[in-house]
Amino acid sequence: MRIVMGADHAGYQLKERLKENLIELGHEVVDKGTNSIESVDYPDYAAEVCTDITKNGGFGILICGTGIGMSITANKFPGIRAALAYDLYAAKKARQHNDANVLCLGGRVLGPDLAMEIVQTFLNTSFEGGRHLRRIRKIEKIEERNLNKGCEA
Ligand SMILES: O=C(CO)[C@H](O)[C@H](O)[C@H](O)COP(=O)(O)O
Repeated sequence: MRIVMGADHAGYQLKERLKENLIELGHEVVDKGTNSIESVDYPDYAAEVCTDITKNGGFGILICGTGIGMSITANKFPGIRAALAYDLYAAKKARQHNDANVLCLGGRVLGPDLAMEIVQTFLNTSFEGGRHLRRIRKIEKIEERNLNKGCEA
């Protein structure tokens, strides 16, 4: 799978660890930074990752201290459905019910082993469609409506 990763300073170490594991598993990983623990701003990395997967496809993984800032930012991008997951159940439902294309993680919340299990659950779970697709369509309509409003303003 093509996986685009991004993190701020609080997610950097977890990103490195997950990246190594994902490459070992044979995934194509695109790393949008950051590349150290020097303080940076998470919206810059969320924007890089979301722009890339919107253009080129694949899944995104975004990591900050809690994952909250990353998820708030990622969900501003049309077509992005970003899910914050701290456990396997949320990771599974994010794919089955929400067809999430970005997973947000908290580098200050999760240990690396649980984080990797969450990532694998997310990547290995398919969207169920059916009633869930109807709800995704409604999200898309809301997005469209808000984009059009933005143009009029
Ligand atoms: O956005 C966040 C909280 O929702 C992230 O956890 C950031 O990583 C965090 O705010 C960074 O905090 P710091 O005090 O600047 O290291």
